[in-house]
Amino acid sequence: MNRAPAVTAGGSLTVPAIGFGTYGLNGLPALDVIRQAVASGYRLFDSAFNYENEGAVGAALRSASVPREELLITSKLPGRHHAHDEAIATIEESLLRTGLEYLDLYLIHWPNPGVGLYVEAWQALIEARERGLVRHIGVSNFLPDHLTALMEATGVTPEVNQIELHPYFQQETQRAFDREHGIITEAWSPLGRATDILQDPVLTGIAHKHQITVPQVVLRWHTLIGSVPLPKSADPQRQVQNLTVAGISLDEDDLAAIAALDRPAGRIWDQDPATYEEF
Ligand SMILES: NC(=O)C1=CN([C@@H]2O[C@H](COP(=O)(O)OP(=O)(O)OC[C@H]3O[C@@H](n4cnc5c(N)ncnc54)[C@H](OP(=O)(O)O)[C@@H]3O)[C@@H](O)[C@H]2O)C=CC1
Ligand SMILES: O=C(O)C(=O)[C@@H](O)[C@H](O)C(=O)CO
Repeated sequence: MNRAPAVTAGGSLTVPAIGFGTYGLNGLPALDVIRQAVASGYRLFDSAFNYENEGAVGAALRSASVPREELLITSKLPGRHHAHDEAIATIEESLLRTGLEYLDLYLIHWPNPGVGLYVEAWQALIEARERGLVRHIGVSNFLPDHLTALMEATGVTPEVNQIELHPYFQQETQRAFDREHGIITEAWSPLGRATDILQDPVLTGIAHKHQITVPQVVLRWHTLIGSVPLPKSADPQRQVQNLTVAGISLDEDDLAAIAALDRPAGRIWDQDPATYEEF
């Protein structure tokens, strides 16, 4: 059963309203967790070359109980392989690791502006899409300047920008830029990776008022602001809980209270893409 039937459109890509994060799910134990996620109703999966779990994600999804065409499988290019030929080899390697015939979505993981090769990496992703290795291409952690540079250099707009986004870091300006350019905004660490956000008294109060959980408040908020959250949970009950938010009615007071939680310095690990480098 697909518990997140709503979609967000951008360009030619349509994705479920909520996807599944796989960071930290590795090796054989990951297989059951990811198969369980499919059974829970997830269809959009997020992995990365650097998570070292493309093998587990691919194996789990190849043996999943739903047809391949219902699944959207994502991976990402690491910063150490932005140079064109290395990027192509890395995308090919991602695909081989998954054992799939194609990936649905491939992203540049971080812009790494100090390295300065993200336009070259983008040209490699465009080629990979033309060759059918990947069906859709996008970026992660890109700021407006980085996106503008890609679009001006190639004329090709990323279909997705996956960014840090949660009630303590709401990214209104970046979301508006993405929206204006038809780019889908996906949210990483949508639950703040279970840090103090889940104990926040404002969110706890809203959860109590609606007789739901704080993660449900937060995930419903994501879908209402047009963000596609990618919560990770290894727990089957939490997987279902996180996906069962479509019928929740947050009112104007709730939304105003959540909007007021935004903090200029709200990034969990202070990873500002203008300066942060991840290889
Ligand atoms: N592009 C990028 O740079 C980045 C991308 N990502 C992607 O985003 C995904 C999600 O982000 P992530 O950092 O994993 O953090 P999340 O915000 O998804 O939080 C995951 C944590 O929340 C817990 N959790 C999940 N659901 C519940 C619930 N209902 N109640 C209580 N606790 C819950 C999980 O524990 P448990 O498993 O025990 O339920 C886990 O500890 C990643 O897995 C990855 O795919 C993440 C970081 C950066
Ligand atoms: O998980 C990812 O995709 C990352 O890019 C990590 O760097 C992430 O930001 C993290 O794990 C921070 O501790």
